[in-house]
Amino acid sequence: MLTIALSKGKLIEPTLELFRRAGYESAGLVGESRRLIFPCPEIDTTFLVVRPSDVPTYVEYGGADAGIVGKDVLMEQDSDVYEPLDLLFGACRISVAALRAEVACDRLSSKVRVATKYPRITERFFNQRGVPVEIIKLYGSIELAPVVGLADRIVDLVETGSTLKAHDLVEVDLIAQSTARFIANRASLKLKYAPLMDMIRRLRKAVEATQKAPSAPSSKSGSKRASTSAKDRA
Ligand SMILES: Nc1ncnc2c1ncn2[C@@H]1O[C@H](COP(=O)(O)OP(=O)(O)OP(=O)(O)O)[C@@H](O)[C@H]1O
Ligand SMILES: O=P(O)(O)OC[C@H]1O[C@H](OP(=O)(O)OP(=O)(O)O)[C@H](O)[C@@H]1O
Repeated sequence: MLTIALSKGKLIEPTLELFRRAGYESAGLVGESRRLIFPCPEIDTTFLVVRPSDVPTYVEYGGADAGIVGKDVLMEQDSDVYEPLDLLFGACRISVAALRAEVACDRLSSKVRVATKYPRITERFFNQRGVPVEIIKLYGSIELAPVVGLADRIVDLVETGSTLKAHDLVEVDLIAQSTARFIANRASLKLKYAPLMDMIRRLRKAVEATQKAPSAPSSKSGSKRASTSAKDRA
């Protein structure tokens, strides 16, 4: 029996869709109630539904054999997990952004105040550039911080760019692209090698089939590939 930790929120629908396409029909039952644990004996799998930022912890400490989580969360947490498969959905980028007016007049003080949900990624990024940084940890609505004078910059996820635009913010640096990943517990990979490798192989085939399909459905955080426009801008 495999235990798989799924990220609730934006990633849950494309995740369940991928499992269904990979032949795990009973994954369709997940999320239909307030339950957090969904035993599916017919596919020898139990699904857990947890907060995205908790998925690496469940997998690293063996509460789950494997999980689905965004690369952004993995980069932030540096968990000791195996990452065998890029699922290609949930595409977004981690960017530095600032108020358009601030960028235009380039009034940065020596220490940059950055508001973010990703303090480690932010610290690494600015340290690598030798820029002194003061990090203000927030848990959401990050785009508000520069508008009310709480920060000079933000580090946040950008998908369509519409939240930045709505607050007169512009991307000034691209830190990384992110997509959903299949991660596995290192011990489980040895102890449950055959069923885990079978799941990885079936999911990989489903991902490849989606990429080949000419009219693959795409949703806001679904199967859409990362936009390259930010890369070009960065
Ligand atoms: N536009 C987007 N905004 C936020 N996340 C996105 C977006 N597009 C794709 N994602 C991916 O979806 C994941 C989950 O995002 P979601 O907003 O559902 O959870 P969250 O509220 O950030 O999680 P937590 O409760 O752990 O803080 C992100 O970690 C990222 O990998
Ligand atoms: O480029 P866009 O398509 O506008 O998407 C990016 C926005 O989506 C996410 O916020 P979310 O909806 O998860 O809310 P949050 O601020 O509470 O994290 C992210 O933090 C950005 O604010």
